[in-house]
Amino acid sequence: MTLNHSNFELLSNETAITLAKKLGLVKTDATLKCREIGDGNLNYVFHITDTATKKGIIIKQAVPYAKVLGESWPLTLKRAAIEANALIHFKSYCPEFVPQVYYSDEQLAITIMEDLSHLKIARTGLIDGDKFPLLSKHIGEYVAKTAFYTSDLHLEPSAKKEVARNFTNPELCKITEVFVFTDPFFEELPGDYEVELTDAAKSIWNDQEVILEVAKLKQSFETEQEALLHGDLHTGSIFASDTETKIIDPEFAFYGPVGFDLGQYTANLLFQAVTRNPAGKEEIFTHLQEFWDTFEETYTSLWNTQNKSPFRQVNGYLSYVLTKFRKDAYGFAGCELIRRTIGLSHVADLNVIEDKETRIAAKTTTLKIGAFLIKKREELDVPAVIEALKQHTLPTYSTL
Ligand SMILES: Nc1ncnc2c1ncn2[C@@H]1O[C@H](COP(=O)(O)OP(=O)(O)O)[C@@H](O)[C@H]1O
Ligand SMILES: CSC[C@H]1O[C@H](OP(=O)(O)O)[C@H](O)[C@@H]1O
Repeated sequence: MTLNHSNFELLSNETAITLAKKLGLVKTDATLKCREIGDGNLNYVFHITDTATKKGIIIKQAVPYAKVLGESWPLTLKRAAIEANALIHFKSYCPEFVPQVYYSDEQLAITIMEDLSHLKIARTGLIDGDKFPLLSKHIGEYVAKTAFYTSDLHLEPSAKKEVARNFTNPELCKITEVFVFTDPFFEELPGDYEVELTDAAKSIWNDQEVILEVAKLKQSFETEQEALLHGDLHTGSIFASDTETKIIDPEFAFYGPVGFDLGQYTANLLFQAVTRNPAGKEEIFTHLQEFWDTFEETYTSLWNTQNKSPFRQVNGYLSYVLTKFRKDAYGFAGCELIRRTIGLSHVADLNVIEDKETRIAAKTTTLKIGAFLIKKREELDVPAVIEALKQHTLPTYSTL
């Protein structure tokens, strides 16, 4: 369906409050404050709070272009409906890990949802040294459940295809195809890196083995329809505390290879593993192990109890599936490490390092680890990745 942009109007703090009142989501006689708090690349986020009760709601609004790139990169407003539908879908499988959607409007491109301001964005928390003891177990459980319940193992194949049709998301997938899988791997295509990283970047561009493996990974992203993915599962898309975890921002949701969600989260933990001092690294290694253990345990348990495939008990089938997820995941993680280092969309984990020499050393490491994961993905597990990280990391650390 094509959306009619003539009905679209970007909210202001004032019109956001008016809308919330009109929808009965806040008391009409309350004293309300509204602030635009969006710090992501694509959308606006309005935070409305009742000054007496301190209770809040969030209104997220898409604009007909990518906010960070401006009107030169038109982008479908349909992403707001995809996000709202994905939140509702994922919440049905993992209620504890997904915010409540109160209202959505496809023409206005808005999603009104639960205010999670009592939590902290996981990326910010990890940079600050927060421990988030349950975070990676929760994410492992979330990925296992969403991957299993939306796959052909649980849904009737025709029902799955219908869901997949509703989550066809070509424009957002294109962003990933360009920003994650293409531009960072060719010298002549757009990129963003410090001049001191040129040699390290060239060693990626000139490594034909890396380029061939990235071509295969991109093909897998473009063609496989294993499960409904979040599609952008980095630590900036996760709210956390010591006890709670909520996954937000699934506007990139589509049917794709499960390893993509696994790999995005893995890579974003690895940014921390690279930049931290030895004690801090150990905390991240624990996160990595807990993430993968919980994912595999939860997926295995779902397989054993709820798998509708007639092949479910065939010896070696589960192990084949888990091994495929793992190989894909490390390859995708490698692409994410490289694109966040020399591509157009960076991560604070690396960019907050003030000392230039330390920052360049950290970025050189993420490029090397990225290439390593892409090339060696068939042979890896968490201990092997930790070992590689210890060998490749240059001995300079951020202040943590
Ligand atoms: N439900 C929420 N509760 C509180 N803050 C939120 C919520 N959703 C988004 N935010 C804030 O808005 C920021 C941007 O949201 P996000 O969904 O990541 O936007 P984008 O799609 O532009 O990346 C988040 O980093 C967070 O600070
Ligand atoms: C021009 S979009 C680049 C980048 O931004 C998205 O992240 P987010 O919406 O969470 O800020 C996504 O990772 C895209 O690849």
